[in-house]
Amino acid sequence: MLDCRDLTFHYERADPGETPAFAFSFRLAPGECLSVEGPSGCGKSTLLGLLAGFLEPEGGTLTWRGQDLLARPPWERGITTVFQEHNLFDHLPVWANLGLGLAPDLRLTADQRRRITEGLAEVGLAGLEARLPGELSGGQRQRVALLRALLRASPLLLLDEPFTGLDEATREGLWALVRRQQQAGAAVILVSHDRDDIDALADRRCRLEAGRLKPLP
Ligand SMILES: Nc1ncnc2c1ncn2[C@@H]1O[C@H](COP(=O)(O)OP(=O)(O)OP(=O)(O)O)[C@@H](O)[C@H]1O
Repeated sequence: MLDCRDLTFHYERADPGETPAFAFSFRLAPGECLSVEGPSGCGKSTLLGLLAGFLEPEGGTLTWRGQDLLARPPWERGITTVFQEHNLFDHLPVWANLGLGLAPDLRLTADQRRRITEGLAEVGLAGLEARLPGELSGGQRQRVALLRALLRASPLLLLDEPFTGLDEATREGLWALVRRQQQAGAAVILVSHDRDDIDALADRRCRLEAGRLKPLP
């Protein structure tokens, strides 16, 4: 269980009229997907930043399977985040961008290479291993970024509008990959405004309002 209790945070230089103090509480079981909706500026990135460890909360607790995540740096939390921006390394080809998630020194085993090749085929990018990110379309880069996250098979997956702008068939393929991670036990938080993405993946929905998460029916 991911158990987030009264995780509080405020921005030092926030506009008091516009930006509330945040206090997040929710629980998420392994294999479950929770969607988070809310208008621009309501705090969705702030929530993900606190969970991933890029922001430090002022109070509260965050545990995964009983382990205190707040005591760990981002890279030891078992969390993979896919942001709106793709965060690919522009000077590295697709296979290396994907491989870095599996082996930081890029000494890939035959099995890891096979998973990369198969994964690329699954997201409709077969044979593009050697391309640089700059030689791909925006949607193709997005697929590489999501595939990289999925290949890592982290127990916690934070998705920040990862399917925006992709065509229907591609999105369906990516939903299937996310569902497979859920079946393997991954807990997923999906930030999205898109009804189809939410209907396809979310087991529970909530809305971020006035700095709090409110369950939606
Ligand atoms: N470093 C900062 N200093 C002060 N205020 C900030 C800072 N970063 C974000 N904010 C404010 O905090 C609020 C929440 O921002 P956040 O980026 O979490 O929203 P969001 O819901 O992710 O927005 P979007 O959907 O546009 O990405 C906003 O009002 C924003 O202006």
